[in-house]
Amino acid sequence: MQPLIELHGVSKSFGGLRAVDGLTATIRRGEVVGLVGPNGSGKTTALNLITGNLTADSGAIVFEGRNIEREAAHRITRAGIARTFQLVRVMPTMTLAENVAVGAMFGARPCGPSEAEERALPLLVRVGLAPRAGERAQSLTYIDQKRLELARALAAQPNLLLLDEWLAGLNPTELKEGIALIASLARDGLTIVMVEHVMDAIRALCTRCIVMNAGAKIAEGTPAEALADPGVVKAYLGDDDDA
Ligand SMILES: Nc1ncnc2c1ncn2[C@@H]1O[C@H](COP(=O)(O)OP(=O)(O)OP(=O)(O)O)[C@@H](O)[C@H]1O
Repeated sequence: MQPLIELHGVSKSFGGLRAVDGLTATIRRGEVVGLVGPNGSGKTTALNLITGNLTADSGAIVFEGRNIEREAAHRITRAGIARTFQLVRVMPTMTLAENVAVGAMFGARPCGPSEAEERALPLLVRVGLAPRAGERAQSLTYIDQKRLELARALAAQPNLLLLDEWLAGLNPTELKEGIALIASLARDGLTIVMVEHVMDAIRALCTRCIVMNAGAKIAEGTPAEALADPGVVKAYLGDDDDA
């Protein structure tokens, strides 16, 4: 499989804190990769560097053969990378259909508002929100706002979808539905990187897993391999000497 995106020695500091520390990783087309690690290990910062929400201090990010580490976020979206946020960011006073249409208007195949709303409807069906297409986003529960955000990301017609704890906070039934939805996107051939603490979801969905700790990659492999790595177990649990 060809690389879709490559990170080469990417670093980002906040004051004295090295949030991402020389991260090197390759994501190939069609993979579903889990980006995992303890709280504060740099996962969201890594996503923010890929999407241009933050700019790396050093290192290179190559998407479909093109360097994007200095590109503005809107250009990266247009290049084919879409995301959801850990803390959802829907437009509360706009309808669900309008929220999703915005994704289509500013995505990889931009279009006008009426075509964008047409493109929005099948995506609302896909995430189970079609009956509420005309309601304002502010009327949704938090979980449904997450679904809406996913539909908006898909409306951008990305080649790479980044999910930041999209499954967090779901009840067992919702989790099952959420996993099935991500699996169906993967079956369609979408390349997905998911930051996730729900390890059952990582095991169910991911072909590969990258584990971060203190800003650096500490393990990589199938979920079974990576999560059993002694360094990973230690990063999550601490070792006896820390007690
Ligand atoms: N804008 C910022 N300004 C200052 N420090 C930040 C900023 N964003 C993140 N950090 C710090 O960088 C480190 C990495 O944060 P990040 O959110 O990337 O971790 P994470 O692995 O996604 O954590 P979690 O699993 O809890 O979401 C943390 O110590 C965090 O406090």
